[in-house]
Amino acid sequence: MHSLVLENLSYRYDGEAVVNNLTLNVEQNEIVCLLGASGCGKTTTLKVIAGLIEPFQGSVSILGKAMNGASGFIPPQKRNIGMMFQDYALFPHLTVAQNVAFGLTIKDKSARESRVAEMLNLVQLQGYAARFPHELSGGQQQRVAIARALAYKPNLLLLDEPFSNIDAQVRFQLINDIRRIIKDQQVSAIFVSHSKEEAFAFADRLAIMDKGKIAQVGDPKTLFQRPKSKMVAEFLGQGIYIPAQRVNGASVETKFGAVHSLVELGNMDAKGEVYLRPQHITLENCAQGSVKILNQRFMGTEYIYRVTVEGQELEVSHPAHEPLDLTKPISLKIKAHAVNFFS
Ligand SMILES: Nc1ncnc2c1ncn2[C@@H]1O[C@H](COP(=O)(O)OP(=O)(O)OP(=O)(O)O)[C@@H](O)[C@H]1O
Repeated sequence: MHSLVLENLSYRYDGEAVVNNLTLNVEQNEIVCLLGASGCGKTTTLKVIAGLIEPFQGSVSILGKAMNGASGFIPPQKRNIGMMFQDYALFPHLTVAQNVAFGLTIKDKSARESRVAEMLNLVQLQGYAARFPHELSGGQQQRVAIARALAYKPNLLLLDEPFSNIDAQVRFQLINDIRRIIKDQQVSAIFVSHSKEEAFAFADRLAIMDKGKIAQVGDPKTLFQRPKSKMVAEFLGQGIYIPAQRVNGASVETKFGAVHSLVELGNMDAKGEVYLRPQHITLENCAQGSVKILNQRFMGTEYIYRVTVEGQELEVSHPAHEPLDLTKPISLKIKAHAVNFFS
């Protein structure tokens, strides 16, 4: 049985569709990320799942039980959903232990205390029970928020940009920790983000949203290697389109020579374009080279060179530990990769 099924969901603000015939499944113990640009309808979708707003059309079901429709509308408090938001939403006047205990329906005092202790242990905040939220770091507050969301054993966890207020240095550690906690607890989760790096690190599958619809769903590698549309390819990373001619299922011809694909080309059209990312191109010092370097950016482990060649401007990633000799001619080659070929 699916943990969550959304079928043809639609929601409108002032007559304008912000969620538009959206269909998506989440399996049990799976983390799915709704990923998309600002304003594409991610938070609205989450609110519909939570029952904070009612869809104009379509259905939500959790563990096979309809949340709306003919059998009636199930309010948020009866959906057994845990929620976690970017601003932590901890109660400032309650201690860490009281925050975690909030919403627990266990009547027995010692059973309640032991559930709170178990949750604080899970998020490694054993010694913090008596502190108030303002006495914690942002990452610690998020750990309390996840402990509170999981304390009453929800069927489904909803997370809305939970890491966006966290310092970049600790963000990925926190993402790993919270992913491990969710997996240990065997809870399904829907996570909203506009950051592909966070989505790759946190989710099992990504659902890329565009204008209220799901553009494509899949694991990160499949989306990266086989985007079904230019929108998905572009959302997952910058690049440039180069005219290309399909030679066979494994290669295309471009003005920079043949490009070999490491995956079978899905598109059967003869003529089209390939989407090249900076990582797909290499530069080398070579006597016949005609590449002109326009500028370079040092990124730590790599340089990004902006170059022009054959009347085309593009960006190329180059390892920082193998610097190019910019006083000598430079040539360009396209590496074999999972080619994104579009009509
Ligand atoms: N209460 C509201 N009244 C009217 N319009 C709204 C309301 N809430 C959201 N919208 C509009 O609906 C659209 C989708 O908003 P939503 O918050 O779902 O987007 P989002 O993808 O979560 O964006 P972000 O990443 O910026 O949070 C936006 O154009 C937004 O302006």
